[in-house]
Amino acid sequence: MTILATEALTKRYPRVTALDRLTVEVGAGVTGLVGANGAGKSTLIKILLGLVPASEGSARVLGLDPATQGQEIRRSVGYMPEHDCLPPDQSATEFIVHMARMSGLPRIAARERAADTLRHVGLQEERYRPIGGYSTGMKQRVKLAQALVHDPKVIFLDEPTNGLDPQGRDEMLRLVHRIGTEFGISVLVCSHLLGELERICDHVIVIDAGQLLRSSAIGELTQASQVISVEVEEGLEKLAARLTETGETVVVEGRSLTVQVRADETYDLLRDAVVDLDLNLVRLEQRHARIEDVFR
Ligand SMILES: Nc1ncnc2c1ncn2[C@@H]1O[C@H](COP(=O)(O)OP(=O)(O)OP(=O)(O)O)[C@@H](O)[C@H]1O
Repeated sequence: MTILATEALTKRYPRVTALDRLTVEVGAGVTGLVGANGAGKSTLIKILLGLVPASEGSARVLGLDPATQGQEIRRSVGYMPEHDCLPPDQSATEFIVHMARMSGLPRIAARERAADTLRHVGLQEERYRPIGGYSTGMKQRVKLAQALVHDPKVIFLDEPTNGLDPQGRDEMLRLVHRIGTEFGISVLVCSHLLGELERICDHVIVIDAGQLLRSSAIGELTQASQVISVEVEEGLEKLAARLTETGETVVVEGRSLTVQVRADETYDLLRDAVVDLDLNLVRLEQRHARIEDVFR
């Protein structure tokens, strides 16, 4: 199922082209949108929500056109913006109830829905205190709650782990993953950290300077980044030469040899080479390189 698609989508600001003929398609599940600061992630999200007009090209979100149907899109899509946008003098409960009312829920239903949503994002007693006194992690949870309170089909999360310490980051990533799996809501999550998204996404889209670098299922990225590290008692150079002859990509690193996993047969070729050359194997280890390495 296609959640959203863009076709040659372009956004020009007076001094910079934020999106440059971007064509992508996003399916159901959790999709990561990765790019350095300024790559165009926030601009893409704002165009998809109908908040900012594109200069050229087209887009569809849940079959709707952001250029003319922004309001319908925002009814079905939750949005967690990157920057702080919360009223400091209101409690999380007051704010989320207000947002639920704004989405059209009657008073009692809005209260119930707000309480459920705040519980899901992990805000407990503190939800009755003014937001101004919250930690960054708590504020991020409130922003997430307001994106979820109107029961969207899809949510767009712009850098949800920004400003969080490692533990807060882990908790937020787990929460995003739960939203995508247990709640069945499709997620488009932005980050400038590719390694973060590896843990929670089914699919990753990488953009740079507004252009598409890559769009792949997570399995393809991690397969491409698998290596085997081998140590033998003697004859490392002989082993390297033999594997190179058979078409493998190998690098000698000190006392061990790193072999790129090209396909399943790489394992067989390695085993056969060790046996043929009569080498004593000391260590054979499969390493799973992080997906950042794929783009180095
Ligand atoms: N309203 C605007 N007016 C002019 N230039 C803008 C505007 N909004 C964004 N830009 C520029 O467009 C480019 C892309 O910005 P965008 O915010 O989409 O990037 P990003 O990938 O979300 O990065 P970040 O995570 O830092 O926000 C940047 O060069 C930015 O300076």
